[in-house]
Amino acid sequence: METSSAGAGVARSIGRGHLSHLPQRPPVTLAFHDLTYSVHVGTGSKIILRGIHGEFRSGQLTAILGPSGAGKSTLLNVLAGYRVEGAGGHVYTNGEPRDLRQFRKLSRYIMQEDLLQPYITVREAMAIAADLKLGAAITGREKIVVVDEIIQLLMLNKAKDTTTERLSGGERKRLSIALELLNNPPVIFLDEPTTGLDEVASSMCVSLLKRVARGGRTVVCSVHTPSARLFAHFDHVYVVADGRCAYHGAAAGVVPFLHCLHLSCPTTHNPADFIIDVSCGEYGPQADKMVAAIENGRSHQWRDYAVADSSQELELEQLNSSGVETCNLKHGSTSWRQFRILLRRMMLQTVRNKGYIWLRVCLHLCLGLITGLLFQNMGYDASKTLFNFGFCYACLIAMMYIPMMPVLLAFPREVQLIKREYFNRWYGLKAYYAALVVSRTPATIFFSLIYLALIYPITSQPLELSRILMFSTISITVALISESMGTAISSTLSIVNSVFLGPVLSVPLMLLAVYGYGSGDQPLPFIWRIVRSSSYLRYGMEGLIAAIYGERKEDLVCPDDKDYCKYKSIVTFLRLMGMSGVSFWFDFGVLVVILLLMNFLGYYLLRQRLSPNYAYRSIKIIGNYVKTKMSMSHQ
Ligand SMILES: Nc1ncnc2c1ncn2[C@@H]1O[C@H](COP(=O)(O)OP(=O)(O)OP(=O)(O)O)[C@@H](O)[C@H]1O
Repeated sequence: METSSAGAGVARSIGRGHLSHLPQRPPVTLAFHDLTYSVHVGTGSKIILRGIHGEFRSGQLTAILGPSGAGKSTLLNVLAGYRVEGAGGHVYTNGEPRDLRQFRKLSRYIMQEDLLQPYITVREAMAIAADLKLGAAITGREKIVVVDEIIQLLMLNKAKDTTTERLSGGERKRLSIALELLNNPPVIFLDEPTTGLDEVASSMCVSLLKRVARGGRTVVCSVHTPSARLFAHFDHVYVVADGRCAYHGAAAGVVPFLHCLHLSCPTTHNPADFIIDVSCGEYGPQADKMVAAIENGRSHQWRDYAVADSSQELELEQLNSSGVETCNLKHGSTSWRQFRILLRRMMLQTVRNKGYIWLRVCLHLCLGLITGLLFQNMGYDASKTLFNFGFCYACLIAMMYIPMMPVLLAFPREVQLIKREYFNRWYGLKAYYAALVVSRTPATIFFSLIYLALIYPITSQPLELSRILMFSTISITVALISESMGTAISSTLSIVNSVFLGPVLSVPLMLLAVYGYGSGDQPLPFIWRIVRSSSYLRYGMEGLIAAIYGERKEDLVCPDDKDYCKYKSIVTFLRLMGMSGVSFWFDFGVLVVILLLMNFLGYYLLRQRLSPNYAYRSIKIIGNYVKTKMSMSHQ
């Protein structure tokens, strides 16, 4: 009872917020006819949505209800344009056939997982989103007002200086909504916005959504078993049962609708629970009757069953005035501006993640010391020339694994985050990717230098500035390529698969890097030379050898206790290894080209992950088919 009144209080206070500076948007009513959705399962297909009809109006808060697995999220995904492959039927916006590209610019989809950028505060997250979404359309001062108003409206005032990872579940949800409200989208989809929230927080969330809808927006959310009080908040309820529409109309119409079908909802029962129980067969096979009575969503009989009371109507706030211009719904800011804002956000996140910075510093120091001590003073020792060759190889392996592994672990999660922001049109992918590459390069260079600063002098490599620079340049370029390779791998795969594939792919690269050395002047067969040249570590290896031995005429020092040092002459050593012709500039040039190609590959794969083209989709379908075949043959 107490909870209930607290919730009501919260709900009332939400209605007082005021939004004055949001850009004007046209109201959009969304209708769908004969909507179907099916997926390929094994050799057949599974139908999830079965020719349903419906209409979601502007100014109304719609709840999609139904038993688990009925198809609520699928309906939301198809309507939002998040799932396109396998969907059929007709969708209309304001009575016109929907142009999906245009619609995506008008709508926002708030997914169930509240994925938020870490290490920034609520206010910073809002300010960055405002910069990205509102661009130069309004002044900085107006942006501050917009941000403050939305923070106020969503009751995030107390948490505005809290970093996102410290927010409570309800605050995270409200921040997710706030971020998407910034450019006043006419259509908002939310997948289970109340899941994980208690009664008060759920009430606050739904009241807020109602307020948002009252501003002239079309707000559609899927909800899991709402309480009776929460249920009453919805203007429109759409019940899905086994991919069909079992009811659509006013929340107040649910009980009379069921009564017409001779199903009486007990007075103590929550109508939402009751209709879900009925539609999932708890009261016998009633779902077919419900679908027939509502004509699979075609009937609008219960739509205006109870007129909203006048006090609520007074709350209507015409944020979306009629006669709004056909607004330019491209990205809010230019690509250059997006790049700058994203770069600032990424840099801020990098420097705030202090624990991770210290961990990387310590890791590089430890590994640098270990490698240095293992190969101590071997740089000039003629009896250890081969070991020094091994030192270069060890250095390359460190430069490959250390930058790649963190990316394999962290980037798949980042992709989930980008998915939400990219789908909701915060920025373009080119700006994002460029900012990503630019933001992490200084850190990679810094950490690599820590490692190199230890190993180079401890192993007594030639202390000539040009050689130090060459050695560092090659090592850092290899580190940057490895990082980009990690990004390319993890942009399409899950964490588990990325962490598996990254090291597995590295093994042939490592083997090819040294394959054929020691064969003297005898050239390898052509095919092997081609295969060998596919490993960027090969060029790294040659580059490092060129840095420390290239154009060095003097001999190495044979220790007094040794009678004979086979590899005393550097020229002879290089000839025996088959590396007489190595050129630093050639290897460096090839590494730079590989770095650029690897970044293009990463960008391309990420783009395909976020908006796959036809070829990529076909590959995926074939892959899934092969996977299903393989799992069937194992059974
Ligand atoms: N890609 C897919 N492959 C196979 N089956 C799928 C796929 N996507 C959805 N389904 C199935 O479609 C049905 C509807 O899924 P959906 O996620 O829309 O249900 P829901 O009503 O949102 O359920 P819940 O309330 O439990 O989240 C489920 O049975 C689900 O297993």
